[in-house]
Amino acid sequence: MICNQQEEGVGGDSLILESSSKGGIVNSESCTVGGDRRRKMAVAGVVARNGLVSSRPVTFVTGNAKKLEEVKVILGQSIPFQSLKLDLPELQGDPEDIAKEKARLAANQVKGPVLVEDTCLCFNALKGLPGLNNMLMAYEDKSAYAMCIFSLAMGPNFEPITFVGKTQGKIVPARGPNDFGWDPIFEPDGYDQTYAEMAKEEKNKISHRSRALALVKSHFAEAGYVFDT
Ligand SMILES: O=P(O)(O)OP(=O)(O)OP(=O)(O)OC[C@H]1O[C@@H](n2cnc3c(O)ncnc32)[C@H](O)[C@@H]1O
Ligand SMILES: [Mg+2]
Repeated sequence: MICNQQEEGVGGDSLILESSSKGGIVNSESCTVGGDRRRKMAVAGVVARNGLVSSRPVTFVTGNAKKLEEVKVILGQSIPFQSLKLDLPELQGDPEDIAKEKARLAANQVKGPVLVEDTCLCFNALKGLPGLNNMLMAYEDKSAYAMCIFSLAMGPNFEPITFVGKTQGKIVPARGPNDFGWDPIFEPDGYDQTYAEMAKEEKNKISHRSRALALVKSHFAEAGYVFDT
């Protein structure tokens, strides 16, 4: 994706659940359940006997096999999900809006709960813009951050919510295997290896993707969704 704006509040390797209260999950049927917590849980419209909600497993929609590989390892058994390869349009604009729009498009096609993600490598010298590595050569400041935004929509008529993970680092001349996007040119702060040079488990411990997924996992743990599997 193309992110076209300077991020605010980028500092540090912070984890930001940006829009759980902005977007939110709304479902009028949930009123029958009662209570704020349960109202949040009633996302898929089927209220189970125990007051929780059952729904179809979440479909993680992506056209990128490498992303899927990482997501599978990071999520493990924590969230019941299946994957679907769909080529969603490459949208441009505000990163969070892009992720939400991807989720809406995916939910319309899947007709059920979906998770999508959008990732970018943003260069601080270019005020958060993504850019070509050689364009950056003109700048002293090679710092950058990898940002991953997951967006969850519980169905076609649900407002997507987003989860943002960032990892700070710098852009370096390419090192390591060239099998996943810009991994060879991104060296995370505190490491002397690029993402590409690191063992997969190591990248997954500190990556933008695993940070965003930690928030997704917490959301699922708190919401207490019950899935028909
Ligand atoms: O179907 P989707 O999920 O959109 O898959 P995509 O490959 O189009 O993914 P993005 O638009 O989010 O990613 C933009 C580019 O960034 C690359 N990319 C994404 N995550 C990466 C990571 O962890 N390391 C290196 N490159 C990554 C990816 O290969 C793309 O070329
Ligand atoms: Mg894409």
